[in-house]
Amino acid sequence: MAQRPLIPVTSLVSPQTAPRTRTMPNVLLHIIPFYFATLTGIACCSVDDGPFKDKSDIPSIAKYFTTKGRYEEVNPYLRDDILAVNTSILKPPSAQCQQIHLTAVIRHGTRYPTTKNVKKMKKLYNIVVHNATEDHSWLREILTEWKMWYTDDMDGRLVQKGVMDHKHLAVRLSKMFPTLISEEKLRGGFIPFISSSKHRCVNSTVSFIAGLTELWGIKDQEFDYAMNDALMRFFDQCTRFVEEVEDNPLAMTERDKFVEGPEMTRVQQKIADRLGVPYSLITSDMAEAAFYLCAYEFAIKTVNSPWCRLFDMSDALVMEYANDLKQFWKRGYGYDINSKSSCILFHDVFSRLEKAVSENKSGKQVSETATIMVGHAETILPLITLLGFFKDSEPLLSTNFAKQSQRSFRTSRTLPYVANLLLVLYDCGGGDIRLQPMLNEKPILFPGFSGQNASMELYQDVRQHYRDLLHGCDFDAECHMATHFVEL
Ligand SMILES: O=P(O)(O)O[C@H]1[C@H](OP(=O)(O)O)[C@@H](OP(=O)(O)O)[C@H](O)[C@@H](O)[C@H]1OP(=O)(O)O
Repeated sequence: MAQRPLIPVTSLVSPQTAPRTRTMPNVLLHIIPFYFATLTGIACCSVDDGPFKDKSDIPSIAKYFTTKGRYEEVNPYLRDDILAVNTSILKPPSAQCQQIHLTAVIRHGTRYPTTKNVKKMKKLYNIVVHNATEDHSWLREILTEWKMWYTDDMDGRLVQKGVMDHKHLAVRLSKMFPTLISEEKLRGGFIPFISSSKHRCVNSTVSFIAGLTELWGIKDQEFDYAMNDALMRFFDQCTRFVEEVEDNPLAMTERDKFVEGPEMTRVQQKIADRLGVPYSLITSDMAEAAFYLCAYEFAIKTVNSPWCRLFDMSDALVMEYANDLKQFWKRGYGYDINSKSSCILFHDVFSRLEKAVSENKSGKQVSETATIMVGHAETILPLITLLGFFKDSEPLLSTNFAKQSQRSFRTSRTLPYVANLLLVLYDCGGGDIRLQPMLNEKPILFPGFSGQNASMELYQDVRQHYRDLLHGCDFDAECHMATHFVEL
């Protein structure tokens, strides 16, 4: 593997010029957004990682931001110490157990809104500026102090907070798994990095690597990563998913019906009342735009912006459910093809586990001690769905919002920025190999397992549990159109 020059993290890669394989980027093109914003005093990219002065800094609705949420809201202890690690949560059955390999599938870090949402946010801002009649301090702040700073070309790019998200995760994982993620293993090429080709994922991968090189002061060696969309953007290449879900307007019927339903209409009316504008101006899209303005201002700039005052807790629960309906029907249990499209990643992950187990068994050095794979929410959610995690007895429908308040399928808790699924292998001696699943640095139970083994199951039992997928789940067969005629 060719060694590459150390990449300064702030020099992020643009989508257009992202080379297939890594060469020194034309930094200027991409650091401008960072520094321009800072120079003009809009601290868009400089994040205050420090502990919050007090709770009012955190929007009371921050824990309902779904896939637009901060990682720290899922792990609140990180608000006070962003590098905190609690190794005691790992309970291998005996002290003999040695970590031998981990595969990590990680979502990119905090990002700007996509162009689609910037347009909606701008439309809402214009509606408020030209129509609001109510007199509240927070509304005066929007009308007199707050400026629309989001631009169309932000296009979901990684922001500085996203760079820090991955740098910090890299350091925490090296503390949690010191024999798997170490300077010696990194320098020795035992830690491969794989990324989706999307700019926010490439830059997250670069940031993760930098988190390690800066931790160990490595200045004399460069580290490579591979871009692999077949693995990290399988959803683009699964024809059946694209035709039956992605490009099929009927596929999101439950979400579309919910955002036209009574719960959302009530939220829209409450927002219109708070602004003092006609109900007709606040559509469900404008309600979503307001919610996203609150979420992005908090995720990117760590501020509790006046836009958050447009929602109370009950409103936020409705907004959360609307996005969870999208995630459920587009990437989760809604349609079988959503999860079956991740078969290629499932097999890749289990083949890496199997390779490590057989190398370890034959006394050979495990060639990949840690495999770091960086993708999207739509990379991780289909995979954890295929594995059967967070499956409720009832599907998420436009008509059962009230019954879904205790659902486990809740992306605010499972899929924030830098969300990560880890599969960690342990050798406990005498051929006793264990597999520990972790989500967002917390051990979870494999579905269907009781946890009597303190959640660290026997590797062979896990393979037995997924035997149908391991012997089936053929990406080409699942994604090929001709063989499937499904009534939607
Ligand atoms: O609502 P937006 O445009 O932000 O949706 C994005 C996806 O963001 P998410 O729904 O996950 O919050 C984005 O996924 P990400 O993990 O990369 O952030 C996805 O790549 C992008 O195409 C948009 O998804 P959509 O399904 O096309 O709306």
